[in-house]
Amino acid sequence: MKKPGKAKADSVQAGGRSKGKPKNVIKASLGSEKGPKAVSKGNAVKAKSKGFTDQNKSWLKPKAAAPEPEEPMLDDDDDSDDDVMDDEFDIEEGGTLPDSPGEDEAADEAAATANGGLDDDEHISMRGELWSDENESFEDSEAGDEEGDEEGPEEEEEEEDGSASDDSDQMLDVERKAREIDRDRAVRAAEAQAEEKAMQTNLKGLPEAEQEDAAARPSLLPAADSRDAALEGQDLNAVLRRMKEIARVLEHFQQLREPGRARSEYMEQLKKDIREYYGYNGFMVDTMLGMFTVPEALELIEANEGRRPITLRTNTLKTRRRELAAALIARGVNLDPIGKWSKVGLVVYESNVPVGATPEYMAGHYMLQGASSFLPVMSLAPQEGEQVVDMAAAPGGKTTYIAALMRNTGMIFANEVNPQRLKSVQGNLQRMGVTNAVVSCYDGRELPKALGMHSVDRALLDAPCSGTGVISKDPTVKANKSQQEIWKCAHLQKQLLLAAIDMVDAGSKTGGYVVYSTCSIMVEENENVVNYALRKRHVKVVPSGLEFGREGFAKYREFRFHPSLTQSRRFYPHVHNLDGFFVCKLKKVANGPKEQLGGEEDVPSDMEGADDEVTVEDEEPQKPSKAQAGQAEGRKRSAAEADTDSAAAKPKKQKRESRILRAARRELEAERSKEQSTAATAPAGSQATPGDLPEQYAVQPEPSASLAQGLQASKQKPKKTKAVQKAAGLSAEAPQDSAPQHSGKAKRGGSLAQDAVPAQPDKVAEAKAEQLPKKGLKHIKQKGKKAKGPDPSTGKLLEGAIAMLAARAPKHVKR
Ligand SMILES: C[S@@+](CC[C@H](N)C(=O)[O-])C[C@H]1O[C@@H](n2cnc3c(N)ncnc32)[C@H](O)[C@@H]1O
Repeated sequence: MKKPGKAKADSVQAGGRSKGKPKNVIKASLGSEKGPKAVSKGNAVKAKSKGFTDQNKSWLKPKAAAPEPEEPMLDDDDDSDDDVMDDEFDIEEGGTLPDSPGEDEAADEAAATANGGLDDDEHISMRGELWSDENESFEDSEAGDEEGDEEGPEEEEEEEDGSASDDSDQMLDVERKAREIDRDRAVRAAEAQAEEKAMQTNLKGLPEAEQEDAAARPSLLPAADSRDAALEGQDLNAVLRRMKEIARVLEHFQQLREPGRARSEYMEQLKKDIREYYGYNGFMVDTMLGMFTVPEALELIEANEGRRPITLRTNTLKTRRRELAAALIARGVNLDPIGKWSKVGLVVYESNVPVGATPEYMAGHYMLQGASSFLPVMSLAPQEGEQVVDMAAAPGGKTTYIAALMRNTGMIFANEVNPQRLKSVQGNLQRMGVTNAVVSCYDGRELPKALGMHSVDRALLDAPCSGTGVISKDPTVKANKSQQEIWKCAHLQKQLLLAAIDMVDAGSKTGGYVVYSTCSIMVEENENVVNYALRKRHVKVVPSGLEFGREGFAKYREFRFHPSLTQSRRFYPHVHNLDGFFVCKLKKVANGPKEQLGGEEDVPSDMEGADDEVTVEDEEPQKPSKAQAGQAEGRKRSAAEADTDSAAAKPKKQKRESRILRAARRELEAERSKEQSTAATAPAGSQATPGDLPEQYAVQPEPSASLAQGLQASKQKPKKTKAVQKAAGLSAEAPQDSAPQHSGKAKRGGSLAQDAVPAQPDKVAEAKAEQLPKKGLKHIKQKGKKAKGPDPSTGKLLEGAIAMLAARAPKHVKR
């Protein structure tokens, strides 16, 4: 069954030539009122009649003398293009940007709405204000110092003028959108109320016979015995209408329900309709209806059908936003600043040229990147001279942003488990002129072994996830995600997050931060994962520094998370016109696992339960802890929920079974850890056998020491850069002014250097103290060979990398 009116061309295309008239109208803009479909076409529409450059010149007039623009590279033969494209956009060869069938009046209306009711002149002057952010020197605009970076890392000045004012001209696009949505909701609620009232009055006023007629109107719900056939042969427009009607009935159930019909019947029909009409599976439908009210869930579902705006990030290592915008406008790209919250973002409405293949793109002046991808890096707020690890880096969109904020100083460890995807990281680093990054190909869970515990100032974990926030890019997610898969993701995410935290030094003078982000909307993968880390490590949630976004959940269904999780931020397509995203910033307050230092109990259990044995088999939430159960008992489930959640009884059996299994496992593991602790009391040197320790936390040299040693070594032997590069698996051919090259020969698990660094006996006890509970890590395997004991590349990798970077830019290395 095909959905009517949904077959609009959505793909963003690049690499090809636009044919004839510009048909590349991007119909969405950040801050538009009605989401992706009713978007800021105003600019596009006007652009058609007046030409882009004319339209933009009033607000693009430079306010300060610009430096000489860099000579754009015109290397059209760059065959790395395919690889280096930030795959957040599905750029297709030989095509154009999304089509906009029919520049109709609705577009004008949408544009007016998107402009917040301003006419075009007003809108332009408002945009002028956006540009004025960049009036200061470009050097000053990035990577501001991060004193108290919890307050808002990148755009401190903007906060001042952007936040306080109610004046709509001053409002952030997203703020305006949020308010407009609220207003819209209020109006709709009032209308619904009025309608209901009218209906009731009418019914009351009707003669009895007519009242019966009204009651006999066609039911929204099929007869009980024909439910399965409810959609067969139906007009899908009718299905859409029914969904809306059912949503209305559910909102005003007492007044609008048909006599004798239960809420569960309506819910059941609605779920069925959503599945059929939009193509979601039952799990996804249940999740969305569990997270949002029915009308909001429908808004999200509808927003998932549209595309997010095409956005790009200026590479401030090579150019300024104003100059980039001018260059692109001259090529026929119609664009705007993304909003006050970013000084580097541009939103592209329309383009005569493939934006993924312009000379500016090839020259690395910008990254095609979803706006939501800016957020974790802004929250991370890396500082110049720091050591930063990007644990899951491909294709490098965030790594290159980190490098720009650090102005190519300090050092970034860009890690990616997938060697194929690593190529895109290399390509992007090179294209964007990043010279402070080292790439590696480890399973992130093994990374502490290679880099060392407490070895970096900040870590970004942009975790692999279910992708449930980016359904508009990958609609297969609607149908192919299961609860089991979500738990598998959560399991890996927990392990990766612990590893990220372990690499960060709580004593860092400038940092000590970890940012965890996903493009998933699932609580299991977000708050639940962070809550787990709060129980296991000495970290606390701190303000993200982002100016907008919804609060993370501290309560979700019957589950309770640490209250500080409200400081995490959620972004949604239907609210912010961004991909669904989660960002949480953590500050590490002490090194070492929590259970060894106490204090774990102050954090409520996460969804996987009170115990922390994250094993891949744990694919369902456990019963809440006693405290949670008590709270949950106190709250009566509404009749509606009880009514609609008829499936809830089924998992109970599984839960019970799972607890039995879990109990057995715990017993076994208690024995193991007893053995382990007996072993730990034996002389340190004799206990450094990898088999006794959790794999990735096996004995290793004291990490910060190895960093320091590496640095010292680097200072002593700066001339050995090429040799060290080679030893570190980095291409000796890499031009000194471009990103370090991965040789391509490097394999996961320590192939970046050959020489092993033996464990230092006097550090064994320390390493032991750092070890994770073995039970929580027993499933960690590297693809291919299972890691055993200390990584032979430990130390050498660092030493080599540091030597190389120090030789390139010794003045920037701070330690
Ligand atoms: C969300 S993407 C990262 C996007 C990237 N941060 C960017 O902005 O361009 C997640 C990445 O994690 C990688 N990944 C999956 N499992 C991993 C693991 N165990 N360790 C490290 N990386 C992993 C995936 O291959 C994928 O490239």
